[in-house]
Amino acid sequence: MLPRLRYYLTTGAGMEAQGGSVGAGGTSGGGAYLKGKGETQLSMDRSLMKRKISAVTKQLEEVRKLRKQQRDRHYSLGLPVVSLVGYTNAGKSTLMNALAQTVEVKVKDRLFETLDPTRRSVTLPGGRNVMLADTVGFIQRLPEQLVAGFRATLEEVVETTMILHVVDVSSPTAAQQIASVLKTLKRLPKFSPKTPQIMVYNKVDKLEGDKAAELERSLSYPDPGIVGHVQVSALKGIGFTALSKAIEDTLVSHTDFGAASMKLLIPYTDSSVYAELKAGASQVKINSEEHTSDGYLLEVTASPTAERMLSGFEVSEEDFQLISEM
Ligand SMILES: Nc1nc2c(ncn2[C@@H]2O[C@H](COP(=O)(O)OP(=O)(O)OP(=O)(O)O)[C@@H](O)[C@H]2O)c(=O)[nH]1
Ligand SMILES: [Mg+2]
Repeated sequence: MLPRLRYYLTTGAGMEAQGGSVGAGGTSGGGAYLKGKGETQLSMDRSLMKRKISAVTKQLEEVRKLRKQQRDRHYSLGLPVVSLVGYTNAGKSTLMNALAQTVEVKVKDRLFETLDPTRRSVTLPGGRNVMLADTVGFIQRLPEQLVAGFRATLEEVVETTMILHVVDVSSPTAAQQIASVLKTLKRLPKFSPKTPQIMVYNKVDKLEGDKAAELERSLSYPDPGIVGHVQVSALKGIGFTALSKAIEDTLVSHTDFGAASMKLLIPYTDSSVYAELKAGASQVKINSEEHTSDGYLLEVTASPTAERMLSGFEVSEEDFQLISEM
């Protein structure tokens, strides 16, 4: 349904540029030269346009309702939602399909896929399940009448756990596209600028030599939400491991989503483990620490992988209290 909507949106943009105030009451309002055959044609165009706009608005409302229901269900499944946003043609849908193919898609989630192909549950290599959500590509100069409805489809971005901001780095206007997307995101009511955002520089297969590195430097944005960047090619499957890792790391270090809380006692004989955690192992966040006579007593938030690795140092709540009071 979304590509069709976009077709309407783009058509709308074109019509507006040619015709003026589409949907502003339908009066022809033109000069004398519009009288006669031309006027009939123009008012027909306008009435067609009005019908299209009302059809699109209705469809957007339906999408919004369906999404809301699905969001509620997804949240009850307890999955973090990772939204792919970006300018139109950036490669969001290609990336989402490619990611979903390389990882196992759980059978119980197939129902959602039938309902909405723009949502996929995937298991990342680190063992974490996330819900990927595709969104409609951003377009500049959207007709005013459609902006509200268009934003409605982005509503889920407001409630997203994190954002993958997909960029077509082979486009000569990549920088403007990024700026435009960041601006649109900021304008969404209730959107938190702190929502962690990974810049995904896509289509690197189209760049030659070290152009990618050069580009990356020129495209750095001082946006508070941006926590990292990864270069990928959705088409050729380049950079997926780094991307998955970036998603997992971000979920652990920038959100509270699904990360396990653990109490650890690391003996001084294993201080290299402690040193590693202190060095900022991105899959573990130290929430509190105490240097006791038995070792380092820590309360941490850990990713599923880190949780498995650290399980040998785990202590019960009771022991934690006891050691802490000694
Ligand atoms: N060379 C190359 N082409 C790509 C890559 N990723 C996507 N494309 C192409 O870019 C075009 C747009 O890809 P889509 O995935 O439809 O882009 P999108 O961001 O979903 O676009 P909208 O839905 O319009 O917002 C398609 O022709 C893709 O085949 C890539 O990594 N390399
Ligand atoms: Mg798409």
